[in-house]
Formats: sequence, C-alpha cells, structure tokens
Amino acid sequence: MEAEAAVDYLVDERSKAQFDIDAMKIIWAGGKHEFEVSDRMARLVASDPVFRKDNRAILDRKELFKNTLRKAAHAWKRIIELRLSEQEASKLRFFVDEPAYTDLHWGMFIPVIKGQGTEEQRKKWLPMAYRMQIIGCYAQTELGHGSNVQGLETTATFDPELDEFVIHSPTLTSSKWWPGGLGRASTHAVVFARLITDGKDHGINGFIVQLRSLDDHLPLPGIIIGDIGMKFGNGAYNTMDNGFLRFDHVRIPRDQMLMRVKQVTREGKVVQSDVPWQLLYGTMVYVRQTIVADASCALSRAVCIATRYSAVRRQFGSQNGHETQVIDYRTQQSRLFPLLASAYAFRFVGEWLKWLYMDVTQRLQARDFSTLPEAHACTAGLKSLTTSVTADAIEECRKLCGGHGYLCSSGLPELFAVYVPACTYEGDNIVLLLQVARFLMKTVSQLGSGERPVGTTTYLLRLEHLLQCPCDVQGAEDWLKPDVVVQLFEARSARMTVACAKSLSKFSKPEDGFMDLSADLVSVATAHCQLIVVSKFVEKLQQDIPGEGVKQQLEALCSIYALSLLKKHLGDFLSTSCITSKQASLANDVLRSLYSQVRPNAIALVDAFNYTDHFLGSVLGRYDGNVYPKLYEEALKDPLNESVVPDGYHEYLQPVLKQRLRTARL
Ligand SMILES: CCCCC/C=C\C/C=C\C/C=C\C/C=C\CCCC(=O)SCCNC(=O)CCNC(=O)[C@H](O)C(C)(C)COP(=O)(O)OP(=O)(O)OC[C@H]1O[C@@H](n2cnc3c(N)ncnc32)[C@H](O)[C@@H]1OP(=O)(O)O
Ligand SMILES: Cc1cc2nc3c(=O)[nH]c(=O)nc-3n(C[C@H](O)[C@H](O)[C@H](O)COP(=O)(O)OP(=O)(O)OC[C@H]3O[C@@H](n4cnc5c(N)ncnc54)[C@H](O)[C@@H]3O)c2cc1C
Repeated sequence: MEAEAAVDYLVDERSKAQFDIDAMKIIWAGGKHEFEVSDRMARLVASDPVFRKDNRAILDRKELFKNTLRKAAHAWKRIIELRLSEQEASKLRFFVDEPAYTDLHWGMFIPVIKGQGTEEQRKKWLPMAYRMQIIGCYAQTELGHGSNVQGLETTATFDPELDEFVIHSPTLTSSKWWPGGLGRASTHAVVFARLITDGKDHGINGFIVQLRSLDDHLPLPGIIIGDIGMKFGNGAYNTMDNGFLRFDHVRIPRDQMLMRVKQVTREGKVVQSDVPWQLLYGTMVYVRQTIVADASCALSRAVCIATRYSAVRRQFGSQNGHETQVIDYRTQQSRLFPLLASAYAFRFVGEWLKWLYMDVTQRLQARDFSTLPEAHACTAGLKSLTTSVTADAIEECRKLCGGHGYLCSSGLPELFAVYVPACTYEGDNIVLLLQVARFLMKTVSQLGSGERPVGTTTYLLRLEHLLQCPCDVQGAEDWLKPDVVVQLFEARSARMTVACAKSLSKFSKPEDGFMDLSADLVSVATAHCQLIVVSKFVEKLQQDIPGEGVKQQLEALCSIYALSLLKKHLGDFLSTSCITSKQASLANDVLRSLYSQVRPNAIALVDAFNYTDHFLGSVLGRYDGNVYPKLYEEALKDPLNESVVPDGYHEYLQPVLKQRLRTARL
C-alpha cells in the first residue's frame, strides 16, 4: 500500500513541472552531444554487473581494493572493446563512481607530463601512459609539507659524471605521503624534489621516476613504498591507495627531469626557460578547474536525493487527507532550494572556468603569460568556494532526509566521506582563499600605476563608483533585476577589498599584515568568488536558452542563489552600507516567493540532472520514489540479518541474560 502511494507522489510531482525538462537536461549537460554521451555512458555502467557498488560499505579493505582493481580493469577493457573516445572514456570512469588509481593516472600524471615535459619527453612517455603500459601518479606532498610546496625536502642531486639524478629522502618528513595510486598500483610517479646541482639548491621541479618493476610489480631497489592506511568512512575513499614513498639514493637518467620550465645541461648548468616558473604549479591549476566542474556533480547528486525524498516523505498536518509532504515546509524549502540553486550555479561557473583554462592554455602556447595570475586566482578561489559549499551541503542534505539520511542506503554518508577531502586536496581551502586575497590586494595596489585589472577583476576599474553607489532597490521586484544584484555583489566585494587594503597599509611589513588580517582576507576572497559565481550565472542567462519555461526556471534559481547568499552574509552587506535593513527585509520576502515558484518544479529540476538510480546509489533518491519497501530490502541484505540469532549470542548474550535472571530471583 505505502509503496504504491510513494510512487504516486513522484508521478504527480512530475506532472506539475512548468518547463521543458528535455531542454533543461541539455542545458545541464552542456549541449546535445554532451547529453547523448553522458546518457549512453551512464546506462552502460548501470547495466553492467561488474560495476555494482552497493556492497562497498561492508567489504574489508583488501576486498574493497581488489574489487576496485577489477572494476578499473573492466572499465579499461570496455573502453578498448567499444573504441571509446577520450570524452566517452572519461564519462564512463565518472559513472563507475569509485575513486581509483586511474583518476590520478589520467587526471594528474598525464597532464603533468603534457604541461611540464618537453616535446621529446611527451613523445617518449605519453604513448605508454595512454596505452596504460605504465601507470603513473603525482607525488608532490610529503609527510612534513603539503601546502608549502617550496618547503618540500626530497632532493634530486645531479651527478655530472654519470649524467644522472640521485633522488633521495634525507629525513622522515621528506617521505612522500598521500599521493593517490602510489600505495599499490603505480609503476611510475612524477616526483617533486629540490633540484641540486654543484651543491646549489634551485628549488623544486618534477622528475619521472619508475617505482615498481614492469615484470613483477616489485619495488625497484632503493624504493620503500606502501599504503598510508584507512581513511575516513567505510568504503568511501578507501578504494584509493594513497601511499607513502621513500628514496634511498635512487638514480634516474638526466632526461627524466621534466624540462619545460628549467633545464639541466649535460655539464650540470641550470637554464631557466622564458616561461614563468609558476608553470611548475600548472597541473594544480588544471585539476582545480576539474574539481570545480565536479563539485556541481556531487552537489546535484545530494540535492537530487534530498529533493525526491522530501516529496515522498510526509510528516504531520493534513493535505487532502494526507499528511504534509516535508518539501512543503518553508523551513525545508529555505534549506533545500538554495542548494538546488547552487548546483546549477556551480555547473555554469564550472563551464566558464573550463573555457578560461582553455583560453589561458592557448595564450601560454602563444607565449602570452598575462592572464596566468587571474587563472590561478579563479581556479584556486572557485575550487575553495565550491568544494566547501558542496561538502557542507551534502551534510545538510543528510539532515534534510531526517533519520533515514543517516543510513548508508541513503547514499549520503558515503558521498560525504568521499567528498570532504576535496576541501583539503589540491590545496587546502583556506590556503587557496589567501592566494585569491593576495591577488586582489596586489590588483588594488596597482590601480594607480596604470596596470589594468583583467577579467573577473575588471569591476575594480569602477572602484570610485562602487565605493559610494547606493543599492537601486525600491520595491521587492527590483531584487529580480540581474544588473542590480551584480552591482551589489561588486560593491560588497570592492568595499571589503579596499577596507582590507587600507588596514594592510598600516603595517610596516606587508607579511605581518597578511598574518594579522588573514581571517578578514579570507572573507574578502570569499566575497570576490561569490561575485564571480553570481555574475557567471547572470551571463549564462543572457545567452540563448531554448525550451519552454527553461529560462524562467533558471532565472528563479539565479535569484535564489544570489539572494540566499545575501541573507547568509547579511553582516557583510549591512556593515559595508551596501544595502539598508529595509532592502534586506524586501530580499527576504522575494526569496519566499521564489521558493513558491520553484516548489512545483523541484522534482523536474532534479530529474534534469539525468542521474540513473545506479549512479545515485540511494534508496531515498530513487527515481520512482518507492522508498519504504526498498529500505526494508536493503536492511535485509545486511550481513547481520543473515542469521536470525546473531553470532556471539551463545558466548556473550545468553550468559548475560541468564545472569540477570539469577539476580532477579535474588
Ligand atoms: C570518484 C571521484 C573522482 C573525482 C575526480 C573529479 C575531478 C578531479 C579530476 C582529476 C584529479 C584526480 C583525482 C582527484 C583526487 C585527488 C587529487 C589530489 C591531488 C593533490 O592533492 S596534489 C597536491 C596538491 N597540493 C597543493 O595544492 C599545494 C597547495 N600549495 C600551493 O599551491 C602553493 O605552494 C601556494 C600557492 C600555496 C604557495 O606558493 P609559494 O610558496 O610559491 O608562494 P607564493 O604565495 O608567494 O606564490 C608566489 C607567486 O606564485 C603565484 N602562484 C601560486 N600558485 C600559482 C599557480 N598554481 N599558478 C600560477 N601562479 C601561482 C602566486 O600568485 C604568487 O604570485 P605573485 O608573486 O605575482 O604574487
Ligand atoms: C584524499 C587526499 C588525496 C590526496 N592526493 C594527493 C596526491 O595525489 N598527490 C599529492 O601530492 N598530494 C595529495 N594529497 C595531499 C594534499 O594535497 C595536501 O594534504 C593538501 O595540499 C593540504 O596540505 P597539508 O596536508 O600540508 O595541510 P596543512 O598545510 O598542514 O594544513 C593544516 C592546517 O593549517 C592551515 N594552514 C596551512 N598553511 C596556512 C597558512 N599559510 N595560513 C593559514 N593557515 C594555514 C590549513 O588551513 C589547515 O587548517 C592528498 C590529500 C588527501 C586528503
């Protein structure tokens, strides 16, 4: 009975949608072709029993890891058999949805050789890597240093006699610690180490080092290697073999130093090429950009689960003889719909960031390095903003699902455990925001010197205006005007930036100021990054958006994104006199009416993500809404339910029960 009623809830919900959902699916996917590829790969993975993943939380580490190896090998087999393109293969791996050494091989090892190798090095190493004849990882972080890349201790000392580098770990803290894929799978690594020639330290650089034999996978001489142990959560990121690695005077040929940024000649002379040294950090810029795109996937997945379940779940009250769907509670809407809006916002900012990254790459090839600092600031800042919001949002979605959200079968605990390290890897989120703040302070300080701000900082050219312009909101409807909202976010960011720059100028040493004001600098960077997301959403809406009602839905979501941020950071907007308290109260009224506008479309808006039940991996987020019987089904699959009387009853339960009986008689 309940099961049928639950199914009905979602059918009814879907019939209320006021927009063309197929058109929205294409917008979400980023185009017709992208939608077709994504849809095909998702179905391919979902229909293949090797890719089942509902048992991850109960497998022990060894079984779990072996199963990951099996899935990765099967994925590779399918990629070859079906002659999948690079785009299709990467989508297939995405839908397999299991962190694995292949993420680092394709996501970092290949990109670092592409970005930091010479033409010759690329020709030598990439074909082997593309065919997976070698498996590589990215070994930068050490036990003692992660954020402070310049503080790495591993050494690469040039031996001119043998024309080789000697890679060595001089201290315990110089052990490589964390690299994914290193622990068990990789045969090779790009190792970041201090380049030393003729007794002189030339700073860090990447080196290709073979770690394990290609015949029997045993570590090569001088290599001490292993897995760093269990991480947060069962299943979750434990499918990944994050590893440790120590070198005892390991020798590699000179041509295995990645030489795009610096070269070492046969005589041991170090030659700096004319590209900026920061390109050594280029792979991190690339991966940060992909992490932003990935944030909208994780966020939309959690939101899809919470939204569908909120429509199925009923609690208290009465609507036509039924209890109230929890999605109809204003409190539920005010927690859920800003997250739904953020998922769309991050999708569009991710698309834009991909474009920015391609643009900077093309410019670098043409030896135009002018936009590199901005690309670094945008990728760092948006990586930080989107991953922090997404991690918090997954936890919020768990709470939005009440008690059942805490069950592994809701999919949310594992999603959270897999996702939270994104706030740390590829740059700790606070460290990255401080990089953005540094960039903003530098941009402001150069305004008078004729240096023109570029791209996302162009608004600072209108600084005088932004520092005193009043907010143009007289009536509630003014809050729906995109130019009013964008200018408001510009004014807030500009005012906070200038206030911080003024405070900084009071310090005789800028570095002291940076230390003392770092918490404020993080707020400034956050305000700037939120402005970028809002303005990229608005720009997206200025493009041609086909499909009946699609644009209207996206406009509502864009307003929800911006106004819910305004509400959350009201202190910033009021303390910088960007708005009055009357305007804040009008914004709150508008938000409520926007929630009402989104409410009938909520299920269709999450259906537009086009996730299969396999990918969602959630009983609560099932497409058919058939939640309750499936919760039972999942519970009954638990190994604890395999026997009626639990293992251990005779040893540990029965004696206790008997003893209590005797005590009671006494
Ligand atoms: C099923 C799940 C799969 C999901 C996968 C989805 C997507 C991902 C896809 C592929 C990836 C695969 C798997 C993902 C999973 C895990 C991967 C994790 C891998 C790692 O986790 S891998 C280690 C990453 N580890 C860091 O992330 C260290 C952070 N630490 C730093 O990054 C630096 O150390 C910094 C910047 C903090 C200090 O650097 P510093 O000490 O040199 O100091 P300073 O601040 O003075 O900078 C001097 C001048 O360089 C400029 N500058 C700085 N950085 C730049 C850059 N990148 N580009 C251009 N310019 C840059 C500055 O703006 C300044 O410029 P100016 O002088 O003009 O002011
Ligand atoms: C799951 C996972 C996978 C990873 N994969 C890889 C990989 O494949 N390859 C690789 O090389 N590395 C990898 N890493 C390492 C990762 O990149 C680092 O852990 C990350 O860059 C953070 O550095 P840290 O550990 O040194 O943190 P720390 O810098 O020690 O951070 C500790 C605290 O100090 C604060 N802090 C640090 N510096 C400052 C500052 N200047 N100002 C203010 N606060 C500061 C931070 O905000 C944080 O709160 C991985 C890490 C994880 C968790």
